[in-house]
Amino acid sequence: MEIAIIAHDGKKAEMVQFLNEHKEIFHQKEITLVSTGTTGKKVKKAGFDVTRLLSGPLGGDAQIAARVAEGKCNLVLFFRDPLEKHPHEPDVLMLMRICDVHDVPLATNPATAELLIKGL
Ligand SMILES: O=C(CO)COP(=O)(O)O
Repeated sequence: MEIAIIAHDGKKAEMVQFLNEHKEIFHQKEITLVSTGTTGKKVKKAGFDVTRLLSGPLGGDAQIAARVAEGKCNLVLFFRDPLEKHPHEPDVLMLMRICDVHDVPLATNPATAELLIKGL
């Protein structure tokens, strides 16, 4: 099962904390992590095995959306920062739309992510 990990800058620390709090799940062999570039750098540094794609503003969200559309990515954890503006907002909206089109679970905050991973 492939899980996408994405966090806006203001939420990256929370994402790393979330992964650390659920290490036993994210280190499982059957789970592969894929991530946008900068988030992935932090996730890797925290000791997780992750495939890094492009940074979000350079097309990373779009790459993850493509993986969702192709049936490669099964779950998206995307900690968005609702208090910041993002130049690539269209890509963010597109990723969320593609998750809805393909009925792929998407968590946009830690509380929802917690519920989703408990359901794995
Ligand atoms: O911008 C992002 C999501 O929209 C995240 O991208 P980075 O992980 O490269 O910062």
